[in-house]
Amino acid sequence: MEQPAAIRIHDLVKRYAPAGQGEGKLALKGVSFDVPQGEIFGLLGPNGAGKSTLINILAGLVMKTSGTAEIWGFDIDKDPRNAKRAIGIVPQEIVFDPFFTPVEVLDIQAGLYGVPKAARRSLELLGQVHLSDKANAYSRTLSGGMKRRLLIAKALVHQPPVIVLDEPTAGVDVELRRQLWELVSDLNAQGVTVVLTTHYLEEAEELCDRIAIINHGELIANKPTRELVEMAREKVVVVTVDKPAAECPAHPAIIKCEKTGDHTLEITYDKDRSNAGEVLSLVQAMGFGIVDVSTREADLEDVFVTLTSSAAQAA
Ligand SMILES: Nc1ncnc2c1ncn2[C@@H]1O[C@H](COP(=O)(O)OP(=O)(O)OP(=O)(O)O)[C@@H](O)[C@H]1O
Repeated sequence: MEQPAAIRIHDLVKRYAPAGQGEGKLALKGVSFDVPQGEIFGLLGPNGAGKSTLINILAGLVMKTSGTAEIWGFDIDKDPRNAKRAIGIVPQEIVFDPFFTPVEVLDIQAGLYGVPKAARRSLELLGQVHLSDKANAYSRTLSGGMKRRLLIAKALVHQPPVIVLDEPTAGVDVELRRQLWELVSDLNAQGVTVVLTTHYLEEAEELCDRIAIINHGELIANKPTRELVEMAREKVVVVTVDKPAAECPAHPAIIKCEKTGDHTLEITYDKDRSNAGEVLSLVQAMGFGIVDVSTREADLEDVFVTLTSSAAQAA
């Protein structure tokens, strides 16, 4: 039998329509996608694209206008209890009472989910997020990074098969970001399906098996990360030549050529139609000697910019 998706969203529409203020804001315009079980799935999009709206619908915090959503096979309308039990949400903002200790925060959350005392794993969870030694400290004394890890533990108290992290590393320093990435990878290795939203393309490229991009409430890409990165057909070669570079070589595969210094040309070419060797031969054929060369592959950022700007042009 085919495995159900961890999350299945079909034709999801959300219109925020404040009373008496006309048509309101169409934040999701019929979004459909599946999050396969066992993956780390990245949801990317510029500010205001609709990511939080989508997550809040899954969390039961925002009412959708139309469409369907299932979590671990449970429809959020027909079976909201089971749908809710199948998902753990790690919000962007840090929300817990500063006067409770981490172990109390987790015990209370377990109580809210009806986890019987004997089945509570608060200390084990604190170990998982490397907070064992802070189990009995006041939450307000934790560092920002520790608080974020506690939020992740809190989302796991009912052992959901799916966890959603909304901008888990927004505003945190590089080292802490790495720690959080490791934690997310460990959870995934233990079988938890992870959905995360992020502004950091590097984060998505590093962590995610698959990436969906939403822009102005519409899904504009949903592909394995590798395929998405491969969509970047452009490659750049930066050539330093032995005399002032006055002109650029001409070739159908050359997309762009810029003089970036007296002796430097930055040549962008289509890697499906040419290669660095051919580009360099063209430069030599113009009478230049080559002093230095470096190349750069397009990355997810280039793809993201291309996709979101072409979607903006089409709109
Ligand atoms: N409660 C609300 N009432 C009216 N409009 C809203 C409400 N919440 C969000 N919106 C609008 O819906 C659109 C999508 O917002 P949303 O917060 O889902 O985007 P986002 O992709 O999560 O952005 P960000 O990365 O900034 O959090 C935006 O234009 C936003 O202004």
